Amino acid sequence: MNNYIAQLNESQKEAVLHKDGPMIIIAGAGSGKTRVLTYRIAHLMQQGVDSFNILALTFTNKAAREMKKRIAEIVGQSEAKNLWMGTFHSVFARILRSESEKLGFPSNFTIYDTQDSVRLLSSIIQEMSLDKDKYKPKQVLGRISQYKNSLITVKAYYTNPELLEADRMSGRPKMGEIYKNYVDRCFKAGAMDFDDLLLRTNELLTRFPDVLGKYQDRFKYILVDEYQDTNHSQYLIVRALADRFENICVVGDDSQSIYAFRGANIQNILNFQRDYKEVSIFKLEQNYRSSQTIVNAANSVIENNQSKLDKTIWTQNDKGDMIKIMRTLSEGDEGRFVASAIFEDQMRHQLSNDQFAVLYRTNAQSRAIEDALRKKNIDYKIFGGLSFYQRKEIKDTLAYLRLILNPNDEEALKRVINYPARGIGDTTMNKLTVAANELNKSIFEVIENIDVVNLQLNTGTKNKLRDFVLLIKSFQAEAQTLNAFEIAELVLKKTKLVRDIEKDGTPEAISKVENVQELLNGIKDFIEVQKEKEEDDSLAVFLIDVALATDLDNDKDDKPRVSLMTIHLAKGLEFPHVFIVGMEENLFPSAMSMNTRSEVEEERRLFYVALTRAEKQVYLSYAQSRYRWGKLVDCEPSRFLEEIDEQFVQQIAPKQPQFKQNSFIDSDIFGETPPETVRFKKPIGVKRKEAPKPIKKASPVQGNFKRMHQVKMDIPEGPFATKLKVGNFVIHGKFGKGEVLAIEGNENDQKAEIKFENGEIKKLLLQFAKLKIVN
Ligand SMILES: Nc1ncnc2c1ncn2[C@@H]1O[C@H](COP(=O)(O)OP(=O)(O)OP(=O)(O)O)[C@@H](O)[C@H]1O
Ligand SMILES: [Mg+2]
Repeated sequence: MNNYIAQLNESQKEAVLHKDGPMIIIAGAGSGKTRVLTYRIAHLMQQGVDSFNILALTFTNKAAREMKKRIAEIVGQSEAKNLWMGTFHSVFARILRSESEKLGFPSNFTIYDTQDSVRLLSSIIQEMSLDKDKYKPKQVLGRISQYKNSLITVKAYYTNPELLEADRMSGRPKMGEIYKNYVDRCFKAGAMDFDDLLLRTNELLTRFPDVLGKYQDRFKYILVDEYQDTNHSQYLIVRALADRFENICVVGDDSQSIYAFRGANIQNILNFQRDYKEVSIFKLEQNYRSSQTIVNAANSVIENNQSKLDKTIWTQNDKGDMIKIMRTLSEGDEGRFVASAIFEDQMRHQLSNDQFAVLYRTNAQSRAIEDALRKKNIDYKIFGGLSFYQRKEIKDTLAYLRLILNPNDEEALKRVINYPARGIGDTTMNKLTVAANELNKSIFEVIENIDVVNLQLNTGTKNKLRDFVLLIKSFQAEAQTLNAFEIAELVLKKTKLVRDIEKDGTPEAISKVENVQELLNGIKDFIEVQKEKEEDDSLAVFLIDVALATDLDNDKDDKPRVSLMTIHLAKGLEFPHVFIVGMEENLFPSAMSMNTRSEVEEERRLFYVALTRAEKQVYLSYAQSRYRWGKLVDCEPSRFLEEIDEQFVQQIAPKQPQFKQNSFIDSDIFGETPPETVRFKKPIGVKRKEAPKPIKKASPVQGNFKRMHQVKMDIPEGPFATKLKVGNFVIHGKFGKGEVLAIEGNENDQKAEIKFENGEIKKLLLQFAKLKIVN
């Protein structure tokens, strides 16, 4: 044990030592919120609280692991063992595993990841013969996710005229039916999607008071990190669980709330003081992470937000280097700039790759950065791409494992019933799906009864189906005695899956086989770790972990690498040197989020998060032109660049003023002393409208629904007007709101056929129509 209290300042100490009762710590970035939470847990344990009675909810699995490690260092490994720590999803997935039968789900329920959900929705939309352009599976899933996170069940949906109207207006009158089918199909398949993990937990705690009582008793102390990004569903779970003892400690920063688009509700912070009578409020103001320059620059940016709580951060750290702003010609140049700057910094200061992070607004931006880093042989790791577990060969293998535990898992079955090929084609699958829907059985159950269900299949097909069921059943029998690793090995051998991959003979095939091998290693690792921790090492637990794993969790590789990720993913993390790329209007702030003040404020908070990840140095870059939507567009520097107080920034320029595209000279990006120290200037002649205030204040619960069909006025013209697509909703000055049914003609005489709210259909010449897109 070490003297951890000595590692805290006075305000932090107060929060850590505070007695029982509800408490909230609201503080700016890098002020030690996460440290306080961690030490508070250690302290509680030292005061005799049983680790079994503590629940800590973090934003990532990785954060939970790090916290647990730190606590173990203070109180000892065996003491820390029983702590419940993890993300909302992982903690409640585990609870549901022991309670799901009460809700009619098998205990080995499957967790559908986004890919599974999208596939299921695709088939439902197809079975309902709906237009896939109107009902885009991903968008439909997003909408369902919003319902679920606001606790709107299918029944509640149908009794909510506002929602019905909103979906009707947005041209998706069948949303309710899709939602119902989706929920039914998941239920029949014994599957929960990500949002169900929260929704069903809420259901469990509401419908079964004894279960609620059990967990209320168990979790005498509840602590939540990044509270500003909890959604309504999460909020209710925490509230219910904390209701008995009210020993709830939440930490957050309203200035870092960046998930409103996914239903997070900044109100939860404000409500906290309303929900609990005697709340102790703590503020931390000293930042330990960043240089003075970075802290002050971040403060100057967030100043521009109207809606924020009153708090500041300051630091005793060194003044540090100025924030450097770099203008580049194109995204290619931007990539080269980043790679060269990293290279130079490394040469000058002997820094390793892992001291650097490149942050961007959208995943697509990584490509140019990756290309440039590869050219310079700088190792990097990209977070947020296709995670290991989402690769096809891995998903195929996992699908077999999922079926062993839960043969009703429809998505897993569809994935592998004919892979490797066994002659079970689409026609057969369609017949099976229809029969399953009619009989209200799973596809697997239909196949099990293939002799009694009259499906008009020939004997050959029936035999193939029977063989498949037998194969899965034989695995199930073996699973009684084999562990997760052995069963996975057996599956690979019997299904000849690896052989099927190898058949291809390409280099990709080799890497796919390696991936499958890596999966086996992963399972082996998992078993060992669980054994060591004396925790459940069953296949079921492995599959829960896998379903909820993100590639942020997967940092086994010990080679130091530059981290590449979106700003959203970087929340809570820190790096000595941070590049924030793509500082351009319509990219950051995003074109999708510039229509209301609250949207721009969320983008600004995102920028605040980005800046405050850095310890020593921030580089900001923007390109003068960039390929977007397949077209080269001129870019305007981001408004956020101007918002940084000028005393903290320095524009750096390439040494060769006239360098051409693709002729970038690596070692000469900027000299020892930057060529000039100038205030970033907005290009002359560019005018920008400040986003107006939202028209209507959204209610906390249904904020997002309102937002979806809320009229957004004053959208700047430009890429919007030319990007008009069929299915878009638009506002016309005279005719009001309408939906684009068709677009014809090109360039100057392009016309759109629009159906307006009053039922009239009009054909308008786009050049003059002054339409504003609203979705
Ligand atoms: N009293 C302290 N003395 C020294 N270092 C500290 C102290 N408090 C926090 N730190 C360090 O400062 C950094 C930021 O702390 P931490 O991550 O806990 O802040 P945070 O408020 O959670 O930040 P964020 O808002 O980004 O989540 C960490 O490296 C942490 O170890
Ligand atoms: Mg933190």
